[in-house]
Amino acid sequence: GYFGKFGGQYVAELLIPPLKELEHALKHIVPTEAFQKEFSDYLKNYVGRESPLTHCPTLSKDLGFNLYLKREDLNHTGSHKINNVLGQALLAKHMGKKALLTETGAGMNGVATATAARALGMDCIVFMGAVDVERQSHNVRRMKLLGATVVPVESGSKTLKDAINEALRFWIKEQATYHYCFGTAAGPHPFPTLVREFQSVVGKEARRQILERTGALPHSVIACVGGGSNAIGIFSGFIDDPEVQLIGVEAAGTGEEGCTNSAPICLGTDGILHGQRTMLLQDDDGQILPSHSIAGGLDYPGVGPEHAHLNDCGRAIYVKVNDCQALNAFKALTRAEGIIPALESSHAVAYVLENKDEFPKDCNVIVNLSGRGDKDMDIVEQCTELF
Ligand SMILES: Cc1ncc(COP(=O)(O)O)c(/C=N/[C@H](C(=O)O)[C@@H](O)C(C)C)c1O
Repeated sequence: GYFGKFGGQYVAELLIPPLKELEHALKHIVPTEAFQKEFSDYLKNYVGRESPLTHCPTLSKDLGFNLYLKREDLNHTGSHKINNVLGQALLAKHMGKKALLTETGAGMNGVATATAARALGMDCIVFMGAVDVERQSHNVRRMKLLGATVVPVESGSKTLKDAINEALRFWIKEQATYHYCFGTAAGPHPFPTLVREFQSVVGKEARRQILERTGALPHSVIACVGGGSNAIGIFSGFIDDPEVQLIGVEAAGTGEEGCTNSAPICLGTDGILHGQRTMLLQDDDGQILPSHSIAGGLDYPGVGPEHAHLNDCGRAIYVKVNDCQALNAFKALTRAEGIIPALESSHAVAYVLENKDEFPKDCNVIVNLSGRGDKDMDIVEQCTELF
C-alpha cells in the first residue's frame, strides 16, 4: 500500500480488520466480470457516463491554444464524487454491509454517498464539519432530502479533517454493518488505490476522446487537488504517456505570504495523518495546522499519498492558485462558455488562464471540470465586484 515512501496503513489496531476485509474485496471482487459489468451499467445508466469532452472556442481564441474540459460536472449529483461512491457502495453491498458512512467538506461527496445509498437501498450517515454545514447549506439540504443523517462535527477546526476523525471513530464501532465510503484518494491503504480504481474511468474516457477529436495526445492534463481523487482519476489515463504533462493545482488560500492555505505539496512537509504518510500542513511538533480555501472541497491540510509520490518522482508537477484567481476563472468560464464551474474546479481553470504563455501555440490542453458551481452561489455573490 505504498507509493514510493508515501501511503501505508498508520491506524489503530481496531481498524485493521475492516481495512483487511476491504483489501480482500479490492483484490477478489472488484476485478470480477460480474462486478465490472454492474459498475459500468450504473455509470452509464444512473450516473449518465460517459461525460463529454467540451471544447471552449471563446477561451481558446484568447489563449492561442485549445482548451478542453472533461465534464465531470455533468454527472448525476454534479461532480466526479459519484464515480467513487457508487463503486464503493456496490462493493459494500457485495461485502454484506447494510449501510454507508462518509465524510464531506464541500458536501458533494456527502450528496453523492447519500444518492448511492438510495440507489442501492442502504442507509447513510455523513460526518461534516460544523463550519462546512454552514457554508455549504445547499448540499446539506440535498443530503437530508435524500434521507441521509448529517452529523455536524464540532471538534477541532470543525472542517473536513475533524469530520474524517469522527468518521473513523464511528467506523471502529460500527464496522460490522457500515462501510466507510472514503470520499477521496487519501486515507489508509487500500483507500487511495480503491478510489483511484473507481475514478480511473475519467482518464480512460478522456484519453480516447482527445485522440478521437484531435488525433493526438494532449500537451497537458490539469486538475485541482483537494484529497486528490479527481486528479488521480484523470491522470491515471495518461500516466504511461510520458510526453503528457500532468499538473495538479492546489489551493493557496488568500495567497499572502504565510497565509492559511490548502497546499500541502507546495507548502507543506512529510508527515502522518488519517492513516497515511503524505505531505501535510503541520507545525514543528507534527500538530496539523488549520487549512483554508474559498473552495470547501479543497480545504484539507493533507493530500492523497500517490500525489505526494508523483511530485517526489517528478511525473507530475504541483502548483497553487489563490482564492481571487479562482474567482476570476469562475467568472471567465461562466461568461465565455456558459459553464458555471465549482470553485474547486475553477482553481484548475485559473492555472491555465494565469499561465497561458507556458502552453505552446495551438496545443491541446484538458482541464478536469470536477464539479458544477450551484453550491457556490452564496460564496460568489459575496464577491460583488465579480458580477
Ligand atoms: C466539486 C469538487 N471538486 C474537487 C474536489 C476536491 O476533491 P478531490 O477531487 O478528491 O481532490 C471536491 C471535493 N469535495 C469533497 C466533498 O465534497 O466532500 C471534499 O470536501 C473532501 C472529500 C476532500 C469537490 O467537491
